Amino acid sequence: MVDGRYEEPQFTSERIVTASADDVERAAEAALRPKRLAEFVGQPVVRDQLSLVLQAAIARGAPPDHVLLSGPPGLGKTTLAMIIAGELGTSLRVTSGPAIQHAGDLAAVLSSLEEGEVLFIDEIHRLARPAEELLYVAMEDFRVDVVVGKGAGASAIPLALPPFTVVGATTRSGLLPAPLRDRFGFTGHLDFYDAADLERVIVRSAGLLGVDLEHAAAHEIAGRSRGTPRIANRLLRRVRDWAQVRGSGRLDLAAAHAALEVFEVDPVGLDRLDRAVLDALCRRFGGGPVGLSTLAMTVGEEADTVETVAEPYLVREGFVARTPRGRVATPLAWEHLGLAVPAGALGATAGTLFEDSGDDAGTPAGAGPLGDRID
Ligand SMILES: Nc1ncnc2c1ncn2[C@@H]1O[C@H](COP(=O)(O)OP(=O)(O)OP(=O)(O)O)[C@@H](O)[C@H]1O
Repeated sequence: MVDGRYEEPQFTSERIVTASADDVERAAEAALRPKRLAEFVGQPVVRDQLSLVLQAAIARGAPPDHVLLSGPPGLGKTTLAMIIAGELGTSLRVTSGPAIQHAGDLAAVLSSLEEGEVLFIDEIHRLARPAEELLYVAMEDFRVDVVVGKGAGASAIPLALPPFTVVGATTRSGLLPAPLRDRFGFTGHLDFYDAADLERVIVRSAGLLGVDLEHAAAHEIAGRSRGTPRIANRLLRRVRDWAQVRGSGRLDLAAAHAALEVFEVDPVGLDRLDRAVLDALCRRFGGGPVGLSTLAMTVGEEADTVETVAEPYLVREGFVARTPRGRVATPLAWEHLGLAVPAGALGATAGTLFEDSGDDAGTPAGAGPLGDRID
């Protein structure tokens, strides 16, 4: 924003507040993962239910039912899968939906499982259909049918598998076909963490990293972590960097403020892309409604990035509403940018807010969405 004018934003670096992680970050995360259920912070309902399921299985001396974990990225699904194997005293085999290209790949993994092992399938909603069908049978009957030969002469030889437990993780449980969902005896849904739990995650991680963290700094980082432990741990590492290079080494409130300013994470956890979306919506389009593709083009991003990376948090926190005619800034958005809330902001559409959206600025009401996908 220059002299009240709208300025095209430029995004050059990876987002610090994204909930996903690359391989390098996953390696950094490994040291911070809780190993036992008792160390897993928050999610009391899932933790309690899982504890019951695992204790009962241990007492029976048999593998527990298959477990499905659903919820947004970075909330602890992989961590829980590892904890399940740890609590059962068995090993964990890890694969993912996208890694399994053919049913044969899955058959190879399944037939190499040992009794009682836990097979973790991340992004299970992305399994190819033939692999999914093979998995139904394996989960229910502990059997894979190995196909020998081709065409009319092909035959299936059943291969018995030892009992094992599948732990599936998905960010999109709605995409799982019912027959697959039904094979899981226990489903745990992970919710975003509240600030108090995130603070506990941060204090725990600081202890493991061996850094001197002031309580007020933990509180500050927690408030900017978008309800997500992965983001909390990442922000903690950046504050540690700042304290080490530019501060005294101690992670106090001043270090947290200074570091998070350098990394452009504002007091409610919005980063540059989030603020650019709000800025475009309010200053350029008068608060909307504006279609997703127009909005994305304005901030110089792919529509998919705006929709899947920035928008869920902006909508969840009440900065943006999705209406049949497009995205609309709420009064909170105007206030967050330090702008006066215009009379009638959102008011004209407030009565018609619901989960739908147009994909073009100015799409006439009732003309219908033009290709927007709603999760
Ligand atoms: N409840 C928790 N207590 C402490 N640390 C946690 C908790 N949940 C997650 N973490 C930490 O957050 C990071 C991300 O967790 P994890 O990899 O399990 O998330 P995920 O849900 O599997 O994400 P994705 O869907 O991207 O695979 C890890 O470093 C983990 O240690």
